[in-house]
Amino acid sequence: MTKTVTLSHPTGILKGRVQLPASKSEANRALIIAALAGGKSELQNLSEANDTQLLQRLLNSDSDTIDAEDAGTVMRFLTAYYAVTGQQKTLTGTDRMCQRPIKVLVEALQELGAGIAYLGEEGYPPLQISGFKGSGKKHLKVRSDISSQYISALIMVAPLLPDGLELELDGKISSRPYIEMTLALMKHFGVEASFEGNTITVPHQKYQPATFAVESDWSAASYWYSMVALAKEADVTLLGLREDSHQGDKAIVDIMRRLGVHTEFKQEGVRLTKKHAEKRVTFDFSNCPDLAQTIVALCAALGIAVEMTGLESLRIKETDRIQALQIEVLSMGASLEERTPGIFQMNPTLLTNRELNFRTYEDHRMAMAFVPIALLQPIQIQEPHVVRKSYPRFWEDLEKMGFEVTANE
Ligand SMILES: O=C(O)C1=C[C@@H](OP(=O)(O)O)[C@@H](O)[C@H](O)C1
Ligand SMILES: C=C(OP(=O)(O)O)C(=O)O
Repeated sequence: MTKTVTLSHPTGILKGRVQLPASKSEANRALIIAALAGGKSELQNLSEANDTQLLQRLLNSDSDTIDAEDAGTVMRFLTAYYAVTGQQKTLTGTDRMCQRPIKVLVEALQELGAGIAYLGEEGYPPLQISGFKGSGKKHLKVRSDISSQYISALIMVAPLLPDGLELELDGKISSRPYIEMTLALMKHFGVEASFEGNTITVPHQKYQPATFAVESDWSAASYWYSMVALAKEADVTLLGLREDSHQGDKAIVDIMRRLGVHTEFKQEGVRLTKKHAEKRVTFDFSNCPDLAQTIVALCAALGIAVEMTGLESLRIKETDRIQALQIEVLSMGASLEERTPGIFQMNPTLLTNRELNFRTYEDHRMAMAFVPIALLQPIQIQEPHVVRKSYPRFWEDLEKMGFEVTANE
């Protein structure tokens, strides 16, 4: 397999239309809910992302051992799905997945009556799931400051519980838009729930099969926004994005308004053009953690100082993203420091034709976030296959937009 790609863009001018991949977050909720609904739902524009293809395969698998690979939503959503539907499964994943915590979800499901045991270290996959004997409990309090995926997993299966579920969220609610996306999809499949204060209430109900069309992925869009910000000239249309999106990463529109990209919503998607960028910016990524890497890499390249909060969850994703970013921006001569707990400062540098060869840490977003820098100078990206998790056609789309992508063996 190719170990690195060399990337450059001969003109620095970006013009054209990009067909983005579909959102893996929406697709994976739709797949779980359609499975719980039974009957025949029609899911349109399912993502070609590995995370989605994998979940689709696993939901049709009768194997006793299920490998969620490196897909957080697959691991968390299937844990709740198998537990509450009373299936006996061994659920595992990559080495990294077995370092990503799952205790909050497992303890909540155990309280509801699920049989779940840890096969390795307590609090982490792999898990042995072995049946469900309802505990009659309907009120649960769960921590909401680690991962919203635990909350999404619980509320998606909640309509099946005999008395439904009242879920009290304890602490800061991180990645909140993903919880709201889950509620919106549940509603689309006929289930009513409420989210008032810090409590989500889901009565016992039946999902109804439905037709659902997955929107293009706003997280994937962020890399194109970053390219527009760095291009000499740009007029790029990203197809299939909507102004009334369920995806919290639509926040990229407001973030990039400050970093030099104007967005115009059109029938077919968004049209991006260049505008003036600010010189110092502050962002809170609590609601959109997957955008942080895009912004750090862009600001490092643009020479914009950025102060950031809401990065806590980055340490437990595909890699420790804070550490990975610190190493990679340092290779550009920039620095990323936690000045006081929770507050990060990125001090940029002006690129002076250093040789840039970015490591990707088995993390699709580490690859895609640094690619836009190729508009300024040739760069190398290691382990380019990592993009398959969310955006398998990324390299082809770059070529269509005038990048030279050369694979090095
Ligand atoms: O529910 C989802 O689809 C996701 C929730 C977020 O995770 P956390 O809730 O762990 O921050 C996000 O980072 C991830 O890419 C997808
Ligand atoms: C964190 C991510 O995914 P997951 O948690 O679903 O593995 C991501 O896609 O950036």
